[in-house]
Amino acid sequence: MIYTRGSADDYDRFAAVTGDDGWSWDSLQPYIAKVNEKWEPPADRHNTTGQFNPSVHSSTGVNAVTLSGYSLSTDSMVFKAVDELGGIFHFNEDYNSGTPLGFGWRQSTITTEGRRSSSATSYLAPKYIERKNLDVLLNARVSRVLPSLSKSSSSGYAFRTVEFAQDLDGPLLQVNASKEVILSAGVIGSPHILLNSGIGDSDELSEIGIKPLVNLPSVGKNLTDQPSFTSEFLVNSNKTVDDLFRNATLLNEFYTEFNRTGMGPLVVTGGNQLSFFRVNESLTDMFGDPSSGRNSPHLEMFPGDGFFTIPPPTGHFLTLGAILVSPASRGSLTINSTDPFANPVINPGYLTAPFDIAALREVIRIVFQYLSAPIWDGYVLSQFGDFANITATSPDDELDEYLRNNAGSSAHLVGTAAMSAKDADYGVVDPDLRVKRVEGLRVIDSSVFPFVTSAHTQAPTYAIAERAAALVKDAWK
Ligand SMILES: Cc1cc2nc3c(=O)[nH]c(=O)nc-3n(C[C@H](O)[C@H](O)[C@H](O)COP(=O)(O)OP(=O)(O)OC[C@H]3O[C@@H](n4cnc5c(N)ncnc54)[C@H](O)[C@@H]3O)c2cc1C
Repeated sequence: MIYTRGSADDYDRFAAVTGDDGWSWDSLQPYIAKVNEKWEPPADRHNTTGQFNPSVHSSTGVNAVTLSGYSLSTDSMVFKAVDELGGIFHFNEDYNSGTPLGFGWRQSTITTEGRRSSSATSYLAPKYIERKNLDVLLNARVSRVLPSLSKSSSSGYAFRTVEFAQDLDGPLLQVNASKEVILSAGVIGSPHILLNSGIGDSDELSEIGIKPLVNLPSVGKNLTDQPSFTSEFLVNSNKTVDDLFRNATLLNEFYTEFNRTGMGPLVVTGGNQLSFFRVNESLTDMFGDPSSGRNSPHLEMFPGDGFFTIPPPTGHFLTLGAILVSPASRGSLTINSTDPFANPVINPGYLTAPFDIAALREVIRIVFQYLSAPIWDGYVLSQFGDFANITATSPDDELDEYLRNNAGSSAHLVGTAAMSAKDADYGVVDPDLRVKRVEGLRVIDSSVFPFVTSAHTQAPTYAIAERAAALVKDAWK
């Protein structure tokens, strides 16, 4: 539910690599805000003046976005530390304004009623799902798109037939599109379907016994995720959210309150702030800069008022989570079976580029720097778990071992059917998100990002999808 758009540079880089200015930050504004976003008051209706910039938000879209609707015990300390430290720690009124660096109040896809707003509740809300021209097949699983001959595509194929099964043991069925097929099966599903269909690296497909129809070696490549880890600290307080997850009676009370009023601690996502940083320039000088520009972060740090996952039986915690939002490493998605329903092989490629481990070492040092603010004296008691033996001056090999053992996915994967310029000899879709070299087939989901945005990926996915919807309408008007 965390709602972050990324930086203006991120979208300007999309425009630069595709040669289509329509993907730039300025051009995407109507889709980022007006069409997608429905800004709502937070569940507790607190005064939000100074906690966001209303001029970069919209109340006319479909997806509810709001600030935290429940105060956490650490809220004032989080910003007091920022004031005390200065430098890279500075307040940012709205990290969704295109310049995310600094500390800001967290925005989330949550309604005033404290309920989650997702594509299931927004784009598939009753008023849309009841449209006469929309049929939704529940639990259907697509195996392939099937070819027909085409005189106008360079591969000689169009793909306007979708093959699917209602359940994995059921018969394969087909449905034909009169105009075009749009794959929106996500960063894993869309390239998987393309590869099953013979669209991918021809040599790799031949090797596993799939007849290659369209040689597009970039399918499944460029998989990008943002590695992350959390550090937990024991604190001198009993006001954190930890007891919620160990005391069933307390949880039931809050759950009853939530159901009755839409308020209470269950309307927040565990922390009320986010912060974004760039690495020291010595790192970008040494390894190159994987970020999209000087106003774009490499690193995110998110405070949480309690243990990040289910807490240990005793103790109260402060969590500082960290994400490498502009990684240099790339992974891949491949297949090793002719069975379209066999699982694909996902190699996330975490920490394979030297920049990434160096940048995560730096965020550990930022964590210690942040906790050196006087406000944390007497509140933060000690480090916890695997992080207990780490210090700000730990040698690189100790930090690396900690990171390699503890970093994991942010679930912000993108890039496996990346867009590129019309004439580029790499990439999977053109700037209109049409699959290259074929007719009748588009991909519209997070797999088309050429780079990961320096952000959590739902808001960028919505923005891309909204512009893509306009492109489709335009093509068939
Ligand atoms: C646990 C988790 C937490 C996250 N939290 C956040 C967050 O707080 N903030 C944020 O910004 N982002 C978050 N994300 C990331 C965000 O959810 C994704 O970036 C976003 O959903 C991508 O949208 P998409 O349309 O590309 O793919 P998806 O949302 O994955 O949609 C793809 C759909 O296609 C379906 N599908 C796949 N294959 C097939 C097939 N063969 N046949 C039929 N259907 C198929 C899938 O079931 C799925 O419904 C989170 C992700 C996860 C997993």
